[in-house]
Amino acid sequence: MNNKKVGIIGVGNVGSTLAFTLASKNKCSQILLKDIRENIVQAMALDISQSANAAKSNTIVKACIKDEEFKDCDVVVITAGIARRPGMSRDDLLLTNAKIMTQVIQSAITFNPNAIIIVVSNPLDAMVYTALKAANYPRNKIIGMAGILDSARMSHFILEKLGYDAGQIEASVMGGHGDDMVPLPNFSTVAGVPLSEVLETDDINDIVEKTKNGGAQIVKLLETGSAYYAPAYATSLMVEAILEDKKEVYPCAVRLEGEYGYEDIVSGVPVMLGKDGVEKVIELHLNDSQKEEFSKSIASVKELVDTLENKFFK
Ligand SMILES: NC(=O)C1=CN([C@@H]2O[C@H](COP(=O)(O)OP(=O)(O)OC[C@H]3O[C@@H](n4cnc5c(N)ncnc54)[C@H](O)[C@@H]3O)[C@@H](O)[C@H]2O)C=CC1
Ligand SMILES: O=C([O-])CC(=O)C(=O)O
Repeated sequence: MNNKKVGIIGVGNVGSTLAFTLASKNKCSQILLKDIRENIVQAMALDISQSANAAKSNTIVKACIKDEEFKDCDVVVITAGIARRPGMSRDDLLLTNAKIMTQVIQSAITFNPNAIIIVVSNPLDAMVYTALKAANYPRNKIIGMAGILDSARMSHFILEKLGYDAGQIEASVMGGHGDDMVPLPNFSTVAGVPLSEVLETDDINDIVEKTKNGGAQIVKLLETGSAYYAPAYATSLMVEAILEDKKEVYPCAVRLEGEYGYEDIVSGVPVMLGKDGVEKVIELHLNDSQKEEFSKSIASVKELVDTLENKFFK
């Protein structure tokens, strides 16, 4: 067992499922939980700790009530914030969650100065921007989770169409985690075979649309909130890649610093994750229509960032 500590701020659906996933997998020595709901956070710590014992995992799960108890983590995940309900877009959460993000990031960095921070709260790209600005951190230390989730959704819809090859499908999605995300069929494969070799164009177009709508589909069915199993599992992969210095490549939300021709805007692109967080940003060769879609996605995030700059940071 390693001696690593993971902190989770916001122990609602995604945060608690993430803690459960990491504790079950025995991936760290301690998980610290923090939430404004003090009884809930204590209940979650007990329940998840007891599940870890059932799983014969050595991970200890603790609730933190005071800010200073939540300290010395190697990775801090922020899932604090409100989730959307039917009829809302992720963007409707902007100002409420920006306020929560700036509050929680300050104490997170004060007591966890060496932590790599993973942001999950929505609207994702704008929340990564908010966290980077509030913390005044380099981009490698604050990363957003969405691309792994969106790619997993795309894999799911490919499997639904194909009916075979579970586990051999590699789907690829980039761009912002919003209605303008950019699924990339030509970077997606089934056991190494390009998608276009095994599916008709109409089917591929349908998969692309379903992927973009994947979050909203679950929100509509759930009625009370949004997805959490796949988001939590996707986040656990990022946590593990950082804790274990795996140098794995995943699509994550990062601040672009010239890559793809963009500066000072956050979007989802393939990156290499290791102990220092984002250790490399990978630039794909996009075709003209993908470039155009990516630029549309960037423009949507820019609109949110402009709103933040005018209404929130001023
Ligand atoms: N990036 C992505 O792909 C995904 C993002 N999300 C986003 O993650 C966020 C969390 O989603 P859920 O867990 O489903 O929501 P939830 O409502 O179940 O949990 C949110 C938790 O944050 C806590 N919280 C609120 N303000 C806080 C503060 N100042 N300090 C500490 N805790 C605070 C609440 O008490 C609650 O327990 C939402 O914004 C949601 O939209 C959800 C799924 C996927
Ligand atoms: O749909 C939402 O609001 C939550 C989320 O980001 C997702 O599940 O993709």
